[in-house]
Amino acid sequence: MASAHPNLYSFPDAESLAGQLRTYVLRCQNAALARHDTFRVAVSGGSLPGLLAKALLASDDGTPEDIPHFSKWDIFFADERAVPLNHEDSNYRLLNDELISKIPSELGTPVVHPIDEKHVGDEDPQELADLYQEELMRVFAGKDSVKLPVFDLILLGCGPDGHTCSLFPGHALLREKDAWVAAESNSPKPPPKRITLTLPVVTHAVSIAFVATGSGKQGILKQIFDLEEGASLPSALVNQGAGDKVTWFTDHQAVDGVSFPRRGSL
Ligand SMILES: O=C(O)[C@H](O)[C@@H](O)[C@H](O)[C@H](O)COP(=O)(O)O
Repeated sequence: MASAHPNLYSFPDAESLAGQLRTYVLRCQNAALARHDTFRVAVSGGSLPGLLAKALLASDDGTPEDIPHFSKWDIFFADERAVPLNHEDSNYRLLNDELISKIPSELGTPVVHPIDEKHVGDEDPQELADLYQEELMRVFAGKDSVKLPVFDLILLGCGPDGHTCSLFPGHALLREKDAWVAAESNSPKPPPKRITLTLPVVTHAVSIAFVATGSGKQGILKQIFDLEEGASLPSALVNQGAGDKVTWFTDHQAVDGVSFPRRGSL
């Protein structure tokens, strides 16, 4: 368990949040490129792809640090629904519609790693999860044996029940120790069949960011940051496991009533 605290930021509106999210993601990108000339990132669904697109498709400030080098990006899904890639519930489709398809050609093209569509109709999503884990192993481990992949950045949302990725409160998946990718057959948020990165993979990343906005998140952020009763929620477990590697991007509405100290700029 990490002893340091997560970083909590709150902003007045989506514009200022997107601007700071851009700065943060590009810092993570630049550090990763300096380390290993590639940027391996995992992205969730929900409201995140829209805000990420707002952040990354904005004009740059003219400095070399402020340029997304998408040709060096490997993009994975922190969780994905077991549906075809062109289905309206697909996180791949969402990210593609919001961001990937709109990247200007001069910024390069990322390598995107979707789920294997052939298995989305399976009764049990386990094979889908296993195949996605194999894809991660191919990229992160190659011929070596690696206990856990090290993402440069994992971008997460937080549901009103405290879930993150497709890790839901009280589900046995929260205790998974070995698998990198797991199957969820009974998601309380539709659609029910999904795959998800596991908690050890999320907390092992170099950096982890949550984006949570709107008054609908007030109660749950209070529980996650201030209250003992929120300690077992999946998003709180990420805070506990990864400490100051975690940064929360929220708006003022979402953290209204939260006492945990927060800052207004990176
Ligand atoms: O595919 C999914 O369902 C998501 O990855 C999920 O974990 C999402 O991030 C949260 O539910 C928050 O969603 P919002 O940002 O839309 O509230």
